[in-house]
Amino acid sequence: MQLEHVVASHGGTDILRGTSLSIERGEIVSLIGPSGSGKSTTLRAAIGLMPVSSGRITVEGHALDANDPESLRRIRAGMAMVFQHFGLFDHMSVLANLMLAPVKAQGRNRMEARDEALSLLRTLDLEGIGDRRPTRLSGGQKQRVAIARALMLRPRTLLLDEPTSALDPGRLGIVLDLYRHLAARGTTIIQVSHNMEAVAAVSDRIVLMEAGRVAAMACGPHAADANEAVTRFMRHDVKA
Ligand SMILES: Nc1ncnc2c1ncn2[C@@H]1O[C@H](COP(=O)(O)OP(=O)(O)OP(=O)(O)O)[C@@H](O)[C@H]1O
Repeated sequence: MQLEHVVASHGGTDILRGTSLSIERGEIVSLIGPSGSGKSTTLRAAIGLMPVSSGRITVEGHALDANDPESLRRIRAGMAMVFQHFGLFDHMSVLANLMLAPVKAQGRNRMEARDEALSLLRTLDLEGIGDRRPTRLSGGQKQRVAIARALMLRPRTLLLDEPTSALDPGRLGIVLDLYRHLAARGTTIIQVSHNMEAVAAVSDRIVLMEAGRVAAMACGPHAADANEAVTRFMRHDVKA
């Protein structure tokens, strides 16, 4: 995925002010930075939820045009996003949440989708909750259901907005292992995170955003060439 000089605005205020970023297939990239620096907006722009006023976003060679339904359909066919507040359908069971898009939108076989959903729930240590409504789950369970729902789409690109904020250390380990496993098989993962432990554990690249732009990048926090600005941010030394 490529973002080239992307500008995006809300009510006349530029939120993204020339964001440029190139992400390779199978890469795990973490967007970090102060609150309000434009991390979530970058994800939203990448999936066409935030129109871009100038610049260009390209996914798998196709230019994204948020005003063109065909462009959106093509690009979203290979993507899934986990939202900060999960966006689960509370009036449906967990299994129905997981099966909805694969069966209704992708036309997948119902029994196959059900088996895949049950297997994902097991992987994410959620066995036995398939019949429950999301309202009867803990925050960490909801978050893992939201991740499972995104994975049911078999995305080539996974966009994750604070995907580990509600997880205890054990479940965090399970989820991070899953990200590594997916990336090793070619899934591109872009996560926004304030959890520096999760960032440090999985990122191929860490991107520091400041005031709607990429301010610095580092290839893993332990890399010898880790960019000074990212290192400083991780020591809580960069302000908005
Ligand atoms: N729907 C909206 N309407 C108006 N302004 C918005 C809207 N969404 C975001 N913004 C503004 O855009 C800026 C960037 O928001 P964004 O959510 O991308 O930041 P962020 O870096 O993800 O922050 P956080 O770490 O707190 O989630 C903020 O100043 C925010 O107030």
